[in-house]
Amino acid sequence: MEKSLASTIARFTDLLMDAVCMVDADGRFVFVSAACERIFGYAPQEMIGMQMINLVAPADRERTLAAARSIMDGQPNSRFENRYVRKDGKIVHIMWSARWSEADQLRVAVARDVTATKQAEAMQYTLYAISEAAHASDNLPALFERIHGIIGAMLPAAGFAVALRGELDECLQFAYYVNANGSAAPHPVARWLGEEVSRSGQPVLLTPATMTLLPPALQATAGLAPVCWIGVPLATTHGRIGVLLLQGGEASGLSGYTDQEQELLLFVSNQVATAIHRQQLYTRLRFMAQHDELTQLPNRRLFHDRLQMALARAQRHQSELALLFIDLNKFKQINDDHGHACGDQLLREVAQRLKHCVRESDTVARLGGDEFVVIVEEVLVAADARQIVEKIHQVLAMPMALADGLSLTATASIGVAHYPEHGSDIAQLIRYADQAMYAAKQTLEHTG
Ligand SMILES: Nc1nc2c(ncn2[C@@H]2O[C@H](COP(=O)(O)OP(=O)(O)OP(=O)(O)O)[C@@H](O)[C@H]2O)c(=O)[nH]1
Repeated sequence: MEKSLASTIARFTDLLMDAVCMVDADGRFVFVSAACERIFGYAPQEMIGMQMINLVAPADRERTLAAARSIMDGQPNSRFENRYVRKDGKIVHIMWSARWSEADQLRVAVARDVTATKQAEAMQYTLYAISEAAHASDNLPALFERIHGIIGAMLPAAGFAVALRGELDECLQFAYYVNANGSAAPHPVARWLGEEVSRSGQPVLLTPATMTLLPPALQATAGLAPVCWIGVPLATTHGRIGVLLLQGGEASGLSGYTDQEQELLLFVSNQVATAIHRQQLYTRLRFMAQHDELTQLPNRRLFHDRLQMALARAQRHQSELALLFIDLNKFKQINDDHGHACGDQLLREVAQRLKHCVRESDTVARLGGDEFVVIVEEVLVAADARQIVEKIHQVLAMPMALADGLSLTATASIGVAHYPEHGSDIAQLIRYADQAMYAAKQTLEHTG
C-alpha cells in the first residue's frame, strides 16, 4: 500500500508548480520533474545528465557550490537563492529548498521560480532610488549620473543617454550621453532613435531583428556591431520633456533587448521624467534668484558670493584681483529721449560687451539700474586692470544698433579697487571701487 502511494505521488509530481530535482554526488541531474521545463527552458530528458553548476549564472557559481557542499555535509537549506541561465539565455531567480539523502546518495531539491517577485522588488527599489536621487541631486548632470547608475543596475547597458526638448523650439538636445567607446558625440542611431521616439511619443525597440526600422543609410552606419537599443519617451503630467535611450552591449546578449525589458524601462520612465522636470524647475528658479532678468547677468546677491569666493582664492594663492565699478553716464537721458524699451535694449547690449572684455572665468554682474561690476581674478599688475578699463571704454564707444534703426554709443565712469592694495575684505573693496567710480563721474562732470 505504502509503495503504491509513493509511486502515485511520484507520478503526480508533474502537477507541482515548483520543480523537483535530484542531483548525484558528482553534481549531475539524475531526475527532474516536468516543471523544470517551464522554469529552465530545457526538457527533462535534456537536463538529465547535465552538470547542475553549468546552468547556474557564472556570478553565483562559487556560492552555489559552497551551499551544495554544506547540504551534502548534512545541513539542509530551505531558503537558498541563486540565478540560473535558461536555455533561451534569460536569467531566472530560483529559491531552493534542499537536503542530502544519504541512503540514495542524492541531493533532493525543490526549486521555486521567484523571478517575478525579484523583478517587482527591483522595480520598487528602482522607483524609490530614482525619487531619492531627485532629492539628493542639486543639478541636472548629477541627477543624470545617478539615474544612469540606478537604471544600469536594473538593465545592463553599454550606452545611456537622456535627450531633452528645448523649452522654446522643442528641438531635441542630448543632455547626457555615455557609451562604451567613451565617444562624446551621440551615435547617429541614437540621434535617429531620439527623434523618432520624441516625434511619436511611443517607445521603440531596435534589435538585429527590427533593424529594418532604421533608414537604409543608417543601417550601413550601424555597421557590424549588433544594433540593440531601447528608446522611451520621458513624459510628465505637463507633457513630453524628452527621451531616454539605452544601448545594449554584451550583457544584453546578441539578440538584444526584449519587449519585457522595454516595458521595464517604460515603467520607470515616468518617475525619471518627473525627477528631471523637478530638477529643471529647481535649476530655473535658482537661476532666477541669482540673475538679473533683463541682462541675465549675475545679480547683486550672486556678485557678493562670487566676490567672497574670488577673495578667498586670492588669499589662498596670494594672488591679486581687481574689482571694477561701472556706471553709465547720462543713461537717464537715453530713457527720456528714446523710451524705456530702448534703454533696456542698450543695457542688454552693454552687458554683452562687458562680458567680451574679460575671461569666461571672470564675473560681470549688474547691481541694478545702469550699474555694473566686474571681478577680474589673477590680475598680475595694476596695468592689467587699466587695460580692461580701456577696453570697456572702447567697446561702449562703438555704435550699438538698437530697434527702429537707432544707433547709440555709451560712456561710463569706472572705479577700480585692487586686492590687496585697497582692502582685505569685500566691504572695503566695494567701498573703494564705488568711491573711485564716483570720483571719476565727478571729474567728468567738472570737465564737462
Ligand atoms: N531702461 C531702463 N532704465 C532703468 C532700469 N533701471 C533703472 N533705470 C533708469 O536708469 C536711470 C539711472 O539714472 P541715474 O542714476 O540718474 O543715471 P544717469 O542718468 O546715468 O546719471 P549719471 O550716472 O549721473 O550720469 C534712471 O532713470 C532709472 O529709471 C532698467 O532696467 N531699464
